[in-house]
Amino acid sequence: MPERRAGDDLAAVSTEVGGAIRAVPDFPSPGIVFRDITPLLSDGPLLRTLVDALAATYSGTVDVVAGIESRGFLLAAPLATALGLGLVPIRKAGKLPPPVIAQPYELEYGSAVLELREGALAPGARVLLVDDVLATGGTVGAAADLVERAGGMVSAVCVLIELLDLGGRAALAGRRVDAVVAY
Ligand SMILES: O=P(O)(O)OC[C@H]1O[C@H](OP(=O)(O)OP(=O)(O)O)[C@H](O)[C@@H]1O
Ligand SMILES: Nc1ncnc2[nH]cnc12
Repeated sequence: MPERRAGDDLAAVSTEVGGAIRAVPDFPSPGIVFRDITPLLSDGPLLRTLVDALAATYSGTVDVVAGIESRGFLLAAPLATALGLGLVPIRKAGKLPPPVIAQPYELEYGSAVLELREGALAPGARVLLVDDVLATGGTVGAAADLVERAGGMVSAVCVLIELLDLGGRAALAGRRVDAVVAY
């Protein structure tokens, strides 16, 4: 029997999942092709297939799932439930009550801040970081820094969509990054 490799489960669902993501040209501004995951979220059986494939990929290898606001929550919560693990929200500035740890990061234009509740992670916890899209990598990079400052270890970064032209994977050099579909 051929050896099973990490990522096999994700590769098996990639085409079907990719088929349920809508490309919307010139949204939210001219020149951007927005990848709309709402058709995927509306398809109950496919959403279950995706969450099961993600759970099979990470089962037994992580202690907690951290989801990035806001679209990251939509995947992180069902995945944490399927794994029987807790969910830690990483939120945009000012949404979580104190005390929080804050991490500023650069956007294409301007900057932003992500926050995590102080004490949310057990020391050395193996964290699966989940978001919907990896574009420049600024968001996931800041979230990973936040997890490590809070005493956790980022075991893997899991995104539904990787936008290859924007080089996010290079910005996360040295980290395990799994993407279900890439454009
Ligand atoms: O790799 P990057 O260049 O950082 O971009 C990716 C981020 O951009 C989007 O978030 P957005 O802040 O638009 O918010 P939303 O999830 O709240 O819609 C997306 O959900 C990722 O978090
Ligand atoms: N092209 C895109 N589509 C959807 N979400 C995004 N986040 C960053 N770039 C995006």
